[in-house]
Amino acid sequence: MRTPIIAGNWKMNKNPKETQEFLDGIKGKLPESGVETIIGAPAIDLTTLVAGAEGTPLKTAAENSYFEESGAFTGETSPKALDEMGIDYVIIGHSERRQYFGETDEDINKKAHAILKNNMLPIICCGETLEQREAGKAEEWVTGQIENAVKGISAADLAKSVIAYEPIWAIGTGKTATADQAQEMVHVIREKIASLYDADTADKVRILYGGSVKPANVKELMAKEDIDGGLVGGASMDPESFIALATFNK
Ligand SMILES: O=C(CO)COP(=O)(O)O
Repeated sequence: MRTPIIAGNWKMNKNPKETQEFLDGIKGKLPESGVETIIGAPAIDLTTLVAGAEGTPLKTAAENSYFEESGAFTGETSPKALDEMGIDYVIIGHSERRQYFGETDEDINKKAHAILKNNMLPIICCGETLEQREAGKAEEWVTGQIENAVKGISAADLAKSVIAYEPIWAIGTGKTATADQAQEMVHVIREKIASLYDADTADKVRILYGGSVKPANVKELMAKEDIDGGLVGGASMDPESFIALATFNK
């Protein structure tokens, strides 16, 4: 049984004070079991986030980390330091990082290894553009991204990791992939994992859908067999909305 995940990705939004306000707003309202809740926040908010999540069911995620643990890499964030401060997950390969910061499949693979080595779990993002989808190339593209991202990762590590399918055309556009479209690609990703690893690993890895997930559509998406949760941008920033997402099964 795969435990569902509702993960927020705040992107470059909220400062430490606003992070604390959010934490105050969700206090005591997240499910204790049955659904895993995660907030991914900007690096500058992580100290506040970790302190507020302590003793609650909320898990924490960084939105990026470098693949080296220390050294002359001005402006980067060390995965070792993230682990030491108590971070649980790191989002990697988000389409915004690929598009605006030139993150390559090779970087993402190196980051995945560094994150696992430092006792955290990667949330590996993948997704196609509208152009690729319309050209019938979406599956080939997305499975290629996944194959590159997981190179050299053991089955045991991958089984604990998280994959997020986020079609670029559905991010922040209000245009959700239909639940059927999302299920179809998430299923293709699971089959790819089965072919790269084995059926057991494919059965264990949790695969999320992201792209305009909100309280109004979360139930329908979560009802799909292969979809294990949501990676949520806009609708994760308001406490009420995040609680509504986290309690989709109530
Ligand atoms: O990019 C996303 C999450 O990582 C999705 O963002 P929205 O939920 O705002 O569409």
